[in-house]
Amino acid sequence: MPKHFLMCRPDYFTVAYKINPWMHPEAGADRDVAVRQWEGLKSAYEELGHRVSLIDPIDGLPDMVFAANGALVVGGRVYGARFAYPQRGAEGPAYLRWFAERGYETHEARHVNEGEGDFLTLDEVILAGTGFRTDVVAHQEAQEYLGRPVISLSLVDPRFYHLDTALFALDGRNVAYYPEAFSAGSRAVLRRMFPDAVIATAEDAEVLGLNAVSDGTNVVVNSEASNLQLELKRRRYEVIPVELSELRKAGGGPKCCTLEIRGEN
Ligand SMILES: CN(C)C(=N)NCCC[C@H](N)C(=O)O
Repeated sequence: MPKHFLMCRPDYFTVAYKINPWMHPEAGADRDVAVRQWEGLKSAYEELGHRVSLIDPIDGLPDMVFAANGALVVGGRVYGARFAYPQRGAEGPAYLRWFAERGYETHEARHVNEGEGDFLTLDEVILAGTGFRTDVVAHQEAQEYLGRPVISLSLVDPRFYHLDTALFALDGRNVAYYPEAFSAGSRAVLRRMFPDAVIATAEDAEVLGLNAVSDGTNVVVNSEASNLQLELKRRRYEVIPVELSELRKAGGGPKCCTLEIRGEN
């Protein structure tokens, strides 16, 4: 099934502030390289037959390229993001406006949440991260608005500040994850829910290998995550490695650049 993704070209990308441990403003980042790498990701989706829509980037919002944080869209309903840090605050309304202008039903969130960065949608449930960005109360708010059960998971390592830095959906029923990013209780929940999960190594997690996008057959993954790629191939997934090293300087990977639009309006 082709998917529909929303992406934002990194025309204003830079590392201008530090709101996660990956960001080193003094080291800078090369915008041209970032754009080239991002184009490679977009092409990979299009070659797989997925549809990509674009939102215009806004000058002064260097992290807007990380579209996954802009909202959570399930069944054509859009639960808007409310960012934890003021540096990204204007992104939430910009993404919500994009959807409203296209006729989607939208909900302005009352609680801090960073969209698909912390909400991952499976067939029957939505997995939701908390600990660094998204307020656990937002899990309840999203559940009420979207009418899907939301399972809260606690993140404990600041390098893995969003759920999608530590876990991705292989399909609607199974996931890959890095256990050490989660509290003991959340690890037990994950073990119980996903006995057949792919367990990632520290090496894979440290190159944001878990920040991957799967359509159930093909997995678009950071090229440096070599153990993970081997395991995915062993399980008969088609692996599509992409190079996004420049965007990683802001703490993002393929999934961060990709907001899935589930269900059309
Ligand atoms: C995994 N996803 C969506 C992300 N992790 N997003 C990247 C956000 C990076 C940004 N500098 C920030 O710290 O918010």
